[in-house]
Amino acid sequence: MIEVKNLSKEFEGHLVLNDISATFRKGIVNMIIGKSGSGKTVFLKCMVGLIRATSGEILYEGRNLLTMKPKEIKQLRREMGMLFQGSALFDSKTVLENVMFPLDMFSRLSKKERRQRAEFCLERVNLLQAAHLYPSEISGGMMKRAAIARAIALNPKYLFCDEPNSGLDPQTSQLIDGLLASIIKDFQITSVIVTHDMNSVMNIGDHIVFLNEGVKEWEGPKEKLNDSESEALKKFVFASDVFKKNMESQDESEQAKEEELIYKMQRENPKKE
Ligand SMILES: Nc1ncnc2c1ncn2[C@@H]1O[C@H](COP(=O)(O)OP(=O)(O)OP(=O)(O)O)[C@@H](O)[C@H]1O
Repeated sequence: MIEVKNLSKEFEGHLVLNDISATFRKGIVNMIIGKSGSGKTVFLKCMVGLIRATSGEILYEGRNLLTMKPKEIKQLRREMGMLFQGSALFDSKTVLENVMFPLDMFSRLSKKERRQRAEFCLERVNLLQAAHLYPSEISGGMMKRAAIARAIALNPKYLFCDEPNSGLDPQTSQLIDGLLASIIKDFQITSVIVTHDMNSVMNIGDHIVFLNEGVKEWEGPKEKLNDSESEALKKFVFASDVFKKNMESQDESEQAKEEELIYKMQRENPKKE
C-alpha cells in the first residue's frame, strides 16, 4: 500500500500540488484523473521520487520516501516498475534485449535465468514471437506491450503508468488496459495509473483519485463517481461521451431488470378478479 499524506509541491512560489492525501491499495487498478494541467504528472513524479515534493509524506508500506536515505531510495526504486509516456525502448536493442535490460542492470540472476525471466514477461504480454525484432520493426501497440514486459521484469511491487494509452487507437488501448489490469491483479501489484481517458476509467478503474487545479477534489471507487458532489468532477466525466453512454446503458439495463421483476411478480401473484 502507498499512502500519500498532505503532499504539496511548489515551483518557484507557484503551488502546483496543494495538500494532497490519497491511498493506493495493492491488487486493484488505482487511477489518477483530471484535466490537462491539473497536476497528475507532477504528482506521479513526486510519488516515484523524480521530483522532490515540497512537503508531506509518501509512505511505501509505512516507509516515507521523503525521509529515506539515498541507499533506501535506490532499494525502493528496484521495487518500482514504470511505464511513462512513449515506450522509451532502446532502438538499438531487440525487444528481448530491452526487456532483459533492467535484469542485466539490477538482478543477480545468471544470463540464462535473465533470458528466461524476460521470455516469461514477453509471453505474459503475448509478444514472445516478436522477441528478436527491433522497436522500429513493430507497431505502437507492440512497443507498449514490450514496455509493459520491461516494467514487470524485476517483479515490481509497485507499478506507475503515465497515460499508458497515449497515441494508441481505441482497440489497442482496450487491449493495453486489459493487460495492465490483469497483470496488476495477478501479481497483486500496487498500481498508480495517470489518465484523462474516461474509456480506461470505465474499463479497468477500481479506485479513482480526481485532481483539479492541484487539489484532490474526490477519491473513491469508480462506481461512486456519479454520486460525487464535485462540480469539477461532474464536468470532467460528463464531458466524456463514454461515461454518458455507460450510464445510459446502465439505466436501460436497470429499467429492463425492473420491468422483468414486475412481470415476474405479476406472474407469481396474479391479481385476483
Ligand atoms: N518543472 C516544472 N516547473 C514549473 N512548473 C511546472 C513544472 N512541471 C509542471 N509544472 C506545472 O505544473 C502544473 C501541472 O502540470 P502536470 O504536467 O502535472 O499536469 P497534468 O495534469 O499531468 O497535465 P497533462 O494531462 O496535460 O499531462 C502545470 O501548470 C505545469 O505548468
